[in-house]
Amino acid sequence: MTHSLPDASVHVRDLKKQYAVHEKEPGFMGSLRSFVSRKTKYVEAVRGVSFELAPGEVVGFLGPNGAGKTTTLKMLSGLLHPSDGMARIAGYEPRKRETAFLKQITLVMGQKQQLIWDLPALDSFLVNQAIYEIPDDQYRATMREFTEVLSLEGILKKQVRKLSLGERMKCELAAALLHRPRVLFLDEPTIGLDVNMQESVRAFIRDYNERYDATVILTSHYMADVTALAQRILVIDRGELVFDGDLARLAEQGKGGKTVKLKLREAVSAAHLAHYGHDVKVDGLSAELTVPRAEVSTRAARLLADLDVADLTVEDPPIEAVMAELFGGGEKAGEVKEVVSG
Ligand SMILES: Nc1ncnc2c1ncn2[C@@H]1O[C@H](COP(=O)(O)OP(=O)(O)OP(=O)(O)O)[C@@H](O)[C@H]1O
Repeated sequence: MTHSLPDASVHVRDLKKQYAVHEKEPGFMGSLRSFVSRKTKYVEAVRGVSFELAPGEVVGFLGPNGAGKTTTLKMLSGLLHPSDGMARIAGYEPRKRETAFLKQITLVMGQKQQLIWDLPALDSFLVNQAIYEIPDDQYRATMREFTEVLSLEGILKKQVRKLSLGERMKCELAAALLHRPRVLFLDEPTIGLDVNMQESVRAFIRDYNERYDATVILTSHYMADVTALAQRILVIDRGELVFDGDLARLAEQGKGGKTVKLKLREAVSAAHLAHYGHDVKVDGLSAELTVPRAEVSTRAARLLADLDVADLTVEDPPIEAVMAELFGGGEKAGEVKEVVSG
C-alpha cells in the first residue's frame, strides 16, 4: 500500500519531568498545619531522556516499576507538559496538542478505558469518527479491516460493560486506531489478557504497523510482546535511559551467562554436568546448564569431547531473566528531593 503521509518520526531530547507533590500530615491538625507551612516534595520522574525513532520503527520501552515509562509516554502524547527538554512527534510539538497532531497519534493505556461503558462499542466508534473527522468511506474501510483482523464480528453491538476483558481491549484498540494514527504510544496494551488474546493483540499491532508504516512505542511487562514486536529496546531506570539497542545486545548486558542445551545419547547425572557449568537441569536425555559468557566455546568444546552429545545449542538467557538481573525485580521510585516552602 502506498501513502503520501507525513513523516512519523519521533525526536526526543533531554526530556525531563518533575512532579510536585504537596504533603499533608494526617488528621485535622495536619490539615491546619499545611495551611501555614506547606511541605512540597519533588519527584524526578524523568531525568533527561533522549532518543530518535525512524518512521515505522517499533521499540519496546522497558524498565522497572516507577521508572518513568508512563510519564514519558504522557509527555510524548501531550497529556503532560515536560519540565524541560524537547519532543517532536511527526513534526509537531506534543505540548501544544494541535488538532493536526492529535490526528497523527494515539495513546492506549491498558489500564484505562475510553469506551463508553453503557453503550455498544460501535457508538464510541461513531463518536471518534466525529471527533477525528474521519470521512465515511475511510471509516467503513477501517472498520472492515479491524473487524476482520481483530475478529470483532458479534461484539461491536454489545454493551461494553458486558464484554470480556479481552473483547473490550480489542474494541479499545480499534477505537484508538480508527483515525489511523501514524505514531502509537501503547502502555501495557495486553495487561491482564490471556495468552491467546495477547497473541491476537500482538498480531493486530504487527499488522497495523506494516499496513500504515506506523511508529510504535510499546511498554509491557510481558516480554513476549516485546520480543514478538520490537526490533529495538529502550530501557529506562529511575528516570534515565540506561540502554538503547537491539534485544540481543540487551541480553549481553546480563552477567548470568548463556544457556547450553544438550541432547545426549547416554544419560549423564546432574552432578557430573556441574563440572561444566551451573544451574544444571537434567530431564532424561535432555539437559541444560549455564556457562559464563566468555567461556562458552571452550566449555562447549569440552562437553562435545567428553560426552556422547547428539545436539548442542547455545542460547541467550530469556529477556525476563536479564531484566530481573539488571533491576533485581524490586520497585524503584523516582528520586525524591524534599523542600519546604512556606
Ligand atoms: N501524578 C504524579 N504525581 C507525583 N508523582 C508521580 C505522578 N505520576 C507518577 N509519579 C511518580 O513518578 C515516577 C515515575 O512513574 P511512572 O508512572 O512514569 O513509572 P512507570 O515506569 O510507568 O511505572 P509502572 O511500570 O509501575 O507503570 C514514580 O516514582 C511515580 O511514583
